[in-house]
Order: sequence, then structure tokens, then C-alpha cells
Amino acid sequence: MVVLSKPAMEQFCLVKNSCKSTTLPFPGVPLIDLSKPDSKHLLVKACQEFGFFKVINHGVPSEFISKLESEAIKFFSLPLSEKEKSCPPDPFGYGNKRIGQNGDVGWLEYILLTTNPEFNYQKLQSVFGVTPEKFQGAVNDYISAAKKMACEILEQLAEGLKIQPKNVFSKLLMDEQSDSVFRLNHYPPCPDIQELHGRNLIGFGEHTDPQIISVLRSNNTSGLQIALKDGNWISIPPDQNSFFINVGDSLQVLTNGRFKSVRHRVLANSIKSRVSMIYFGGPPLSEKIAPLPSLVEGEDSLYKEFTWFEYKKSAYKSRLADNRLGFFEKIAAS
Ligand SMILES: C=C1C[C@]23C[C@@]1(O)CC[C@H]2[C@@]12CC[C@H](O)[C@@](C)(C(=O)O1)[C@H]2[C@@H]3C(=O)O
Ligand SMILES: O=C(O)CCC(=O)C(=O)O
Ligand SMILES: [Fe+2]
Repeated sequence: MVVLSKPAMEQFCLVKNSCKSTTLPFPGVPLIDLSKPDSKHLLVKACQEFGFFKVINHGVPSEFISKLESEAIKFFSLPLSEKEKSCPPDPFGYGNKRIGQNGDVGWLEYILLTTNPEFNYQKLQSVFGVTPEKFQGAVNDYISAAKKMACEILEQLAEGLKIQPKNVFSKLLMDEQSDSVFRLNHYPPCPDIQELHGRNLIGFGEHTDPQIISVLRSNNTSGLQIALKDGNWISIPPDQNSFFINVGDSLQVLTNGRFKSVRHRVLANSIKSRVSMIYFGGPPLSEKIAPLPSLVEGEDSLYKEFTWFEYKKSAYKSRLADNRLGFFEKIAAS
């Protein structure tokens, strides 16, 4: 058991269990059955209201999920000394407690990968020390299925918004040059949380995801919270058979702010370990990100045009909790 002294604990971010945050399950997270004919309208509504929803009938084979989860658990169960000598994140590789390059820390360890199998093959080889055929196979199968689901959702969203062609968003993920990322997070249990007198230990600090769309699946351990528009934090009950979808900053821009990128975070658990797998669907680096003309008609464009490369460069200089879109907002003329 890892016991942390008080000063060691304080390196990590603690958040108050204030009256603004609730640990009650929030009944309002939209649940969308992707196989139903009206799902496109419910998807649009969820992206406008929360930038977050849960999907069922998602089409991802359960054996892809269980294979990857068991490979991930095998890796995270290795001794820390072995994992740490493997491959420090650049940002890709194995990381422990440090998130990004700008001083963020969290109660987790992770593997961060691109979705390019060739690049990952070499990366995983240095992470594992041996050719990780089984792990690589599980990652590839899972990523392909998660990407397919993300594209289905993005196509339904285009239809729901009445934008043509319907692949206007999904083509960005389907592009060979798509700059998408895949992450496996492991949040070990932290028994010392009981000593924190009503405060919570941060597993992954609050942030929005910079990409277009994120597809998140976790085991049955709680921890994920989303912020509502009024700033209240809502705990999301885990569901290992469903997926949670986040609208990313780039989709907020493409829709001229109609869809909201959701602020979210993960709190550490005192008893159970949490394992999550997230596919972050992003555009090619050279892609221009700007509100779609059909969504600006009669309104002002809220954002300056930028390339995904420019946004990513700026995002990776920021701290997790920063408002990364701020630099790209147009200042309203007075
Ligand atoms: C602190 C950081 C970690 C992050 C890059 C950043 O500078 C700001 C955005 C962070 C984030 C959040 C969503 C994803 O987990 C992630 C991979 C991403 O694309 O943006 C992480 C970045 C990271 O962990 O490197
Ligand atoms: O691990 C999770 O459940 C969420 C993590 C997350 O938000 C991220 O990796 O961007
Ligand atoms: Fe995230």
C-alpha cells in the first residue's frame, strides 16, 4: 500500500467538497441509443446543452474492450522501476503523475500514444522493452472501433444540424493525416484520501479536450466529473458497457460555439483503481479550423481562423485548467 506523508500529498491538487460540488448521481446526463432513428436530434441537443453524453448500442465489440483492458492492467501492474525506465512521455510514452510539460500533476499513471500504428510500434517497443504484438493488436483493434463510432456520431451530428456533406466533421478523423491521440489512464486507489477531511484528491485536473471529439470508456470505478454551465461539478456514475463522449474545443469552434467543449476532471478513489481508455479524434495538423459558413449565417464568427497545428502548439504550452480557446476568440467590436 502506498502511504503518502502530508507534504507529499500536498504536491497534488486537492479540491474542497464544497456545497457547489455534488456527489449525487446526476440524472440529467443524456443517454443516447445510436441505433434509434431520432438519435441525431438528441445528439445535437446534448452537444448544445452539456458537450457531454453517454452512448449505448455503440457497435464497439466487447472483446476489443476486454482485451485492451486486460493488456493495460498487465502493464500497469509491472513494478514502477520497470515502467519508469521504459519511455518518459515526449508527450507520447509512459507517464506517471506528471501531465503535460507545464507543471500539472495528478494521481495517475498513463500511456499516451498517437493513432498511427507504425509510430506506436516503435514507441511501444521502447515502453515494453520487447515487441508488444498482443498489446499493439489490442490497441489497433480498439482504436479502429472507437474511431468508427466517433465518425458515426459526427455524421449524425452533421445531419442533425442539417449541414452538408454529412462527412464534414468525420472526414477530419478519417483523413490519413488525422492527428488523433489515444490514452490509457490508470488511477491507483489512494487510501490516504480518508485523511483529507472532506477534500478530494485530483486524479486528472479540470480541463477541456482540445480535439474535435473524445470517446471515453472506463471500468466500473467512479471519479469522472463534468462541470455544468453554472460551474457546478456533477459526478458521472461509471458504466463499463457504455461510452462517454466529450465535445472538444475544435468542434466548439467549427460550430461557432453552438456545441460546447465540456470541462471535466477525475477524482481519485480511496478503494478501487480506475482504468480508462480515451480516443481523441483530431484533424490533420494543416487543417484550418474556423466556424462552418453555414453555421455563421446571420451571426458573427466568434473565432479567428487557425490551423490545428497552431492550436495544438499553443495548447501544449498551456496548463491543464487554462481556457485555451481564449487566444482565438474574436473580440466583439464595441
Ligand atoms: C497540460 C497539458 C496536458 C495536455 C497538453 C497540455 O499542455 C494541455 C492539454 C492537455 C490534454 C488534455 C486532453 C488529452 O488528455 C491530451 C492528450 C491533449 O491532447 O490535451 C492532454 C495533453 C497531454 O497530456 O499531453
Ligand atoms: O481518465 C478519465 O476518465 C478522463 C481523462 C481525461 O479527461 C483525459 O485524459 O483527457
Ligand atoms: Fe479529458
